[in-house]
Amino acid sequence: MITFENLTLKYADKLAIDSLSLTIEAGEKVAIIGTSGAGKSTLLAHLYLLLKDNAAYCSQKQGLVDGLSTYHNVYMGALAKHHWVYNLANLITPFKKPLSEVNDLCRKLELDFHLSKKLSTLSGGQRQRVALARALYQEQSIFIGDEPFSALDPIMAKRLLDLVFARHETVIMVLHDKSAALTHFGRVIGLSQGQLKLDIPHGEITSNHIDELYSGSVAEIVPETLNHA
Ligand SMILES: Nc1ncnc2c1ncn2[C@@H]1O[C@H](COP(=O)(O)OP(=O)(O)OP(=O)(O)O)[C@@H](O)[C@H]1O
Repeated sequence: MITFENLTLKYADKLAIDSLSLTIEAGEKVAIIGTSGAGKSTLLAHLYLLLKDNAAYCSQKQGLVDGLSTYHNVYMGALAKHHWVYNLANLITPFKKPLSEVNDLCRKLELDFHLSKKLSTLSGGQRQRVALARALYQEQSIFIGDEPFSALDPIMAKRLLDLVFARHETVIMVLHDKSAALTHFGRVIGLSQGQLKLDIPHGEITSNHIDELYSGSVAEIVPETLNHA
């Protein structure tokens, strides 16, 4: 689905991704982990740039519009599917079909308030679920998420992770939840200082691998290392 070799990404002089080679196949469920500043968001944004025609992206920045209602923020996920005249009319008076679709989706995400509620009045966890609803409403085959559940309690986060998995063929997600990375994802990628330090399939990764990555003591464990072990 996507492959690159020796990818290097910089912000001015600041190296964020350092000679990274990676292949991700359609259908994979990939968790990306690593300490703060390791380059996870930079990598994810780059992946989205390459996959955007088929991907929904839930970034840390969210890009929600405070002055608009919950309904309109979620509906934004479908803007590209409709003619601008339809979108404009729906902005003024929401149509029945999208209103009912957005309502169903919001209920699934446990957003149990009226859809006319303005974004500016929502809590951090509610905002995060609105951003997630907007991404799900795109109905793409690939979901790219940058800590999309960081403001949610662990039980709700697991429930929503299941929902994301059920609705997307391929999932690439940055997360800090070690247990979710270990139990839910078929592959875990670990970054440190912009470099790929872990690339381990489900069944081979242990909690120790993740602890070592976060403590900075990990030896590089990528497929060639596994093959030669
Ligand atoms: N807009 C920017 N301008 C300059 N440097 C940046 C910018 N964004 C990120 N960086 C730097 O690039 C490196 C990688 O940042 P990135 O946000 O990708 O890390 P991260 O692993 O996602 O971190 P976090 O877990 O804190 O979100 C960091 O050293 C960061 O300081």
